[in-house]
Amino acid sequence: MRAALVLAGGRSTRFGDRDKAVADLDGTPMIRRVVDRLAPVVDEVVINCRDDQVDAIDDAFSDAPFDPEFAIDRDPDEGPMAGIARGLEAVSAAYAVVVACDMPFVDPRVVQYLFERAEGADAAIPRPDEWFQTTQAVYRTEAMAPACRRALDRGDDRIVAPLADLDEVVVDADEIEAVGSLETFENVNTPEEFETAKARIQAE
Ligand SMILES: Nc1nc2c(ncn2[C@@H]2O[C@H](COP(=O)(O)OP(=O)(O)OP(=O)(O)O)[C@@H](O)[C@H]2O)c(=O)[nH]1
Ligand SMILES: [Mg+2]
Repeated sequence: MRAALVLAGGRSTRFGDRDKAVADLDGTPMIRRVVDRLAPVVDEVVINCRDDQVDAIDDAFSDAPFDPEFAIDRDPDEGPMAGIARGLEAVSAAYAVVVACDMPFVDPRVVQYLFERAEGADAAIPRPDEWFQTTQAVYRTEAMAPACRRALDRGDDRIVAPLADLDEVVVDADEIEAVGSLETFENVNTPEEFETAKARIQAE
């Protein structure tokens, strides 16, 4: 069993006064596009967000063939890694791909490959350049959730903090490009980046 955990509990401060998760990307709310791209390679979808976001996000799935499950932050604004912990605690599958809601070009072929690479390990984490792509990575649910909790308990909310407790596989750019596109990691933070993404989708 495989799950997708989509992270949406941020405040979109660089985006402006709207929640980027549900911003209209050429007719489709961004989070819906992300989930639609992941759906073919997973059995379960969990969305992590704040309580005040649920109605708008649920609306984005009103005509979807399934109902996503919500894992609502108990305390908001504790950072993305706290959101991963909360979300993974709601996941039933043994492995979950964690994807930020602002990655509209997430490539299902890459995600499928990450699931394969994670088998037998605690995680498969892409590192296409000097940075770990922790918000587009596959984790073993029962390893990552407690690793996040331990890091939070010791006051370390850095998104890479749980990795210290994991036996992870690191996936480089060549491996990603062999199965899909590095565009999978593009993320939308500003209105300008959103317009660029929209133009690219219109040209698809
Ligand atoms: N649960 C939870 N998720 C978060 C939090 N902060 C960010 N995220 C999520 O983590 C992912 C990456 O974060 P950013 O790209 O910085 O998004 P953001 O925090 O909404 O945007 P900025 O305010 O512009 O930084 C996004 O999917 C966010 O929804 C948080 O405090 N709690
Ligand atoms: Mg981002």
